[in-house]
Amino acid sequence: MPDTIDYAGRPFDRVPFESVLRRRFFFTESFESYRQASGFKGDNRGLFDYGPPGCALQANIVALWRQHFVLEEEMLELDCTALTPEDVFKTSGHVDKFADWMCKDPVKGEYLRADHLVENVLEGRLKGDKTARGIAIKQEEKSADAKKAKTAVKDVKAVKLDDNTVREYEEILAKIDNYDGEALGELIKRFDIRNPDGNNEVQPPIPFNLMFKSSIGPSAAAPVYLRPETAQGQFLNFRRLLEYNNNSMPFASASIGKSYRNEISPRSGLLRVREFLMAEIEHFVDPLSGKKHDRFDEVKHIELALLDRDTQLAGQTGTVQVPIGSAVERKIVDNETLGYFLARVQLFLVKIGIDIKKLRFRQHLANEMAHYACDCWDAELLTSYGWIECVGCADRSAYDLSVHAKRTGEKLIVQEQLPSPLKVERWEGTLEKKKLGPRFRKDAKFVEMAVSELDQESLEKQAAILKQEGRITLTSPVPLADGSATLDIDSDILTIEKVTRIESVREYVPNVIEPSFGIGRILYSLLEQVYWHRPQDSARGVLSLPLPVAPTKVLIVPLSSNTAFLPIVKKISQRLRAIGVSSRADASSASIGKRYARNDELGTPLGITIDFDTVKNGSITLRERDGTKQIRASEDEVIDAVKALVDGTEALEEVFSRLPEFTGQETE
Ligand SMILES: Nc1ncnc2c1ncn2[C@@H]1O[C@H](COP(=O)(O)OP(=O)(O)OP(=O)(O)O)[C@@H](O)[C@H]1O
Repeated sequence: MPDTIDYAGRPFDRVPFESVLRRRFFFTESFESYRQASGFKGDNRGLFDYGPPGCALQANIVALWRQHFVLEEEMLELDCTALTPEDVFKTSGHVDKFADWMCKDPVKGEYLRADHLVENVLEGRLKGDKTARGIAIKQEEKSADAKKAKTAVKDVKAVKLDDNTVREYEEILAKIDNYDGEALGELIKRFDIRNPDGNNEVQPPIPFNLMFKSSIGPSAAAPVYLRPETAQGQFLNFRRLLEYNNNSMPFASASIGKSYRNEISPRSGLLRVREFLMAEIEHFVDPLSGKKHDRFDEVKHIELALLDRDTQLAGQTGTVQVPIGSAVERKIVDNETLGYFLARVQLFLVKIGIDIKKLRFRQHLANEMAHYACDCWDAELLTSYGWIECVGCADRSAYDLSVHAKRTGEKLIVQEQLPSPLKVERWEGTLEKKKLGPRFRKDAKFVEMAVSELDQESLEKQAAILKQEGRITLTSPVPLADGSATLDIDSDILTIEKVTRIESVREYVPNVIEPSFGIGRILYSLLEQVYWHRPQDSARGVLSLPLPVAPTKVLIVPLSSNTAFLPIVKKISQRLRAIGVSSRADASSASIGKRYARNDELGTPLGITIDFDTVKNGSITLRERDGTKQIRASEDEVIDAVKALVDGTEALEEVFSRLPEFTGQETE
């Protein structure tokens, strides 16, 4: 795991950072009091409530996301339900395949995610090796948590490994996401990996489906799942979206909403939770267009730090800095549309305050990819927990639209007018409707569906069987009333022939490129990356959140509780409200220094002070959070400057060099 440094370039310390987040109520564990109450049998791990600054920060990130993607790219926004019938997720493959591998510790009854278990134990052994070789343990391991840090260091047995083992462990860790259950089981056996908590042997990995199951209605007969991603609602509305877009391609839909995953062992605070906010884009594109993007030229010069598949398979983790144009040209990134979104994701993350040096794009290994994806790159952010996937950019090909169309019979396709008519030869199956109904009754519609699902290759094959045997057997798309799944169809009902048609319309299933953002992971990683403390006092934390995302933009501080200041505080708040700038007045009895320190921890970028000179001549001071520099000017000038800063029309340095610096004391 790489060392992390804070915003000021010093080693990052998670203890005071977490204490700031708790103290200032950015977020807290849900149902905490119940967890501590005697007799509570629930499990509240991986569930979090956001407090006022956390909510405001999240709302600002989401607002910028909508502006950067939905508005800038004219995406079609949707808000679909989280409750989803089981049938939808059976079709999409989630019921069978949306699973992680887990191992049970039979002695403690504890369940562990198999890849995380292997990762933790091997990383622990490498740390032990470093200790034995006298190499300093990294800062984040020393300071993870006051109590845990001691155990962590104590638990690391100073055992020297031979050089080959070190190399082997490092290679396994570089491609840990590529192992399936069987391979993880072999690693666990081969390296005698046990539950670090109690040192018990664990059982072989088994798959665990991550979806929460429930049922709709009092009869409980209709099973549903809470969605683990917002994507399916977007696919199922494709036909309406295309119509809304005047049948014009390509286009993208977008959705912001909660998703739910029953993580095996939630950990690392907001980074792995069971309920989280997602923002997802589904960009629909013609597969024959080479997945070109007409705005690719605007981004092709942007350099990204890329860690490709081959590098990881070679056991390495170093990135290369490549302009996205050249990465697509060299086929490191498969196509322009995927490349376009990687660059736009980087621009967004930097806009909200992510340090570009702590951002990389990592390509998925073959086994790591979700069942629906054919290529995938993750935007990963460096935190004290290591590199964390915050945005997944997957090429889902035509998978989802095809499977839903097959299951429902709804045509999830694009019809494109051809410039001139084309003569095409095609196999076609025709059913004798008059005989179909009486013979198949309720199952007739399944016969129609089964025949319509046959592609050209299957039609040709079935035509030969029909000719030879006078009957074909197809599998019904859904189980039949008698529990069977086979449909015997005779040649008096079905004919399959090769026909020649003149076509003036081309039909195709679009491919989908999907950037998928976990807002909570981005929010947490951002907070870590902008945290630092004043050099003179490690207890005085600062969150250097950029103005556009800061929960509150301006702090208004009257020098004391003198009633002369009250109307001025009211007037300034009103003026800021009128220009759409969020502010908070702090008229508490704490010293000015304390009140500023409190707001540094909340990430408030600007502070206005009102003192007796304000009463006399109407001047006020404006303080900037990071450098604590102050200027003094008239109320109008300061309000105008705040507006320019919030609108982004003037930079901080410009404002603070243009207006007179204030180095004195506020007048009491
Ligand atoms: N349990 C979770 N808690 C918080 N955010 C999550 C969680 N699972 C996924 N996300 C977010 O949703 C985004 C898209 O989900 P995706 O399915 O690509 O994640 P994933 O590959 O399953 O993540 P991981 O491998 O870390 O479990 C991720 O990039 C991440 O930001």
